Amino acid sequence: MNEVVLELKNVTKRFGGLTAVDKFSGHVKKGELVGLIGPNGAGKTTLFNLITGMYELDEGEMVFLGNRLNGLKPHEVTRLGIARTFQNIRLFSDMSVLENVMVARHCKLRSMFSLFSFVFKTPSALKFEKSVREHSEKLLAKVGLLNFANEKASALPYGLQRKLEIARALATEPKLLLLDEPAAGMNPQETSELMEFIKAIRDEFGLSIIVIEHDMKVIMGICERIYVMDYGKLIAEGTPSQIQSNPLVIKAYLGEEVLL
Ligand SMILES: Nc1ncnc2c1ncn2[C@@H]1O[C@H](COP(=O)(O)OP(=O)(O)OP(=O)(O)O)[C@@H](O)[C@H]1O
Repeated sequence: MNEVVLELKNVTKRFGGLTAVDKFSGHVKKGELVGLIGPNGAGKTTLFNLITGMYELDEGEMVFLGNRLNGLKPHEVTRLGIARTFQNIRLFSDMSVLENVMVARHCKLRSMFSLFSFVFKTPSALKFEKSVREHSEKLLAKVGLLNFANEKASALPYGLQRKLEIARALATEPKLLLLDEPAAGMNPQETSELMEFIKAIRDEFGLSIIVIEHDMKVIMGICERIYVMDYGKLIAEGTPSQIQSNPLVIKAYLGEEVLL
């Protein structure tokens, strides 16, 4: 549990005059479930966008398993073993549940096969397609979605769509999974199932996870350690009980309808 998987040093991102992430330093260890919280606009999603190569950082350094992430493109970050989900569900809604996972699996493996072999359905391409399908079905079975494999993604209940998004991220075989508000829009039953699900995939897939979430029940219930941001800055770091009693955190949330 002691190996550091992700190390962030003085990570900074500016948008014009606004410093969205201001010298953020922190780390995630192997197998750790870390929370990232803070009021609206604190810079949480921007930090995910920096780690995953969607934004270029202005200052600082990001190292993932010995690899410098600075300047990498999103697909290069994915190949290194970082996957994410988004605040708003981004599934291919007209595709089936299985196809959604297969597409992600292809993204992970596509460099192995030329376009030619796919267009002309060579034996190796067909074999490859079969292995992608089998791997995706196994993954759906592990996350309890195999019964829905042939349903359209958009036909799934909301909670299962969120689960599918996570399954799709898992298809890229990440070592670090970034979840951006996975409980948003869920009812209490779906939320408690999600909490069990996140812990189960961490164990099953040997993942490290960072979760951004406004639902404090989720954060306090599943995270071992929590980082708190406010106006781009890291204002606190600690265990759930340390965070709940931290005066800086309580002050940052004043006026917001959040029960720490
Ligand atoms: N592409 C962008 N261009 C300009 N400003 C941006 C951009 N992305 C984010 N910001 C600004 O950076 C700040 C941090 O935004 P960010 O989305 O990271 O906050 P957040 O903590 O994820 O908020 P929320 O909890 O509401 O999702 C905000 O003031 C936001 O308006």
